[in-house]
Amino acid sequence: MWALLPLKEFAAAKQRLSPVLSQRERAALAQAMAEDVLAELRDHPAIENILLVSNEPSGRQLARQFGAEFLSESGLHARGLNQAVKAGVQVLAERGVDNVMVVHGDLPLISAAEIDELVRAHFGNGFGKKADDSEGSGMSEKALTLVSDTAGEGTNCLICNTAIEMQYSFGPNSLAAHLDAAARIGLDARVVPLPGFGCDIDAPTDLLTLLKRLEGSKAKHSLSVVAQFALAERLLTVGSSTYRADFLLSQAG
Ligand SMILES: Nc1nc2c(ncn2[C@@H]2O[C@H](COP(=O)(O)OP(=O)(O)OP(=O)(O)O)[C@@H](O)[C@H]2O)c(=O)[nH]1
Ligand SMILES: O=C(O)[C@H](O)COP(=O)(O)O
Repeated sequence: MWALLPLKEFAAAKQRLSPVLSQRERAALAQAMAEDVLAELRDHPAIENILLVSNEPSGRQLARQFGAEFLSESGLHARGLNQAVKAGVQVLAERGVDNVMVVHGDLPLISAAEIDELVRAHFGNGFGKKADDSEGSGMSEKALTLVSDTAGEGTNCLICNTAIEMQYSFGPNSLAAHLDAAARIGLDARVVPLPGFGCDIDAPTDLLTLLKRLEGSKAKHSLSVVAQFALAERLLTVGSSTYRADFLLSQAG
């Protein structure tokens, strides 16, 4: 199985963190999180190779650093996340790659154990087996395996056969959209709950969760950016008042 990592240009990434991070900090964090994801994918035996699809100017060099392949999003005539994913998957299909794991770059807490679990869910236990595959040997032609964000709304990771005519709808409420798309074309869809994969860093509250969970994790690139910009010292103060405001609002409602 290949992994496909779509990446927005770092300079434009993580806009929703602008209330708490400067542009330089957002770019550095976006890059560091992507590096942590790339490192986990590179080290996992189930992942044959990684394809990075991006317009990020340093993308080719980043890919090289992690033994990954790079394709320029504009070179593929793609624009935006869904077109980039679609174009990347098509390239893999044309090369005869069977299965692809589309993984987002803002998931610094993914782990080898979670990748194991996800791959097992995709291939294992007869899930997605061919109709004539009574042995359940793990054929995955009709399987769609998804991991949502913790809110159960977005799609942080998706595994499918590259030959499937999947309509990618990454963006708000993409989990429901992907389940609908799967139902329309008769895929056997499964959502796997995984705390690391579920933790995408979008909003300031996600950053607080990350700060609490980073220590002891393997996300050394993210840890280094957190230290470089003293994010824990700065944000945990903002965080406590954010939590207080949320608590008061919930009490008032
Ligand atoms: N190739 C490509 N990847 C994208 C694009 N937009 C988002 N991504 C990637 O898709 C994944 C999920 O993106 P988001 O969580 O929306 O991240 P983001 O766009 O940096 O965040 P915001 O600016 O706050 O919306 C990350 O790996 C992003 O780098 C895009 O236009 N092209
Ligand atoms: O489908 C998704 O979840 C998006 O690609 C990413 O969602 P986000 O913008 O909530 O991270």
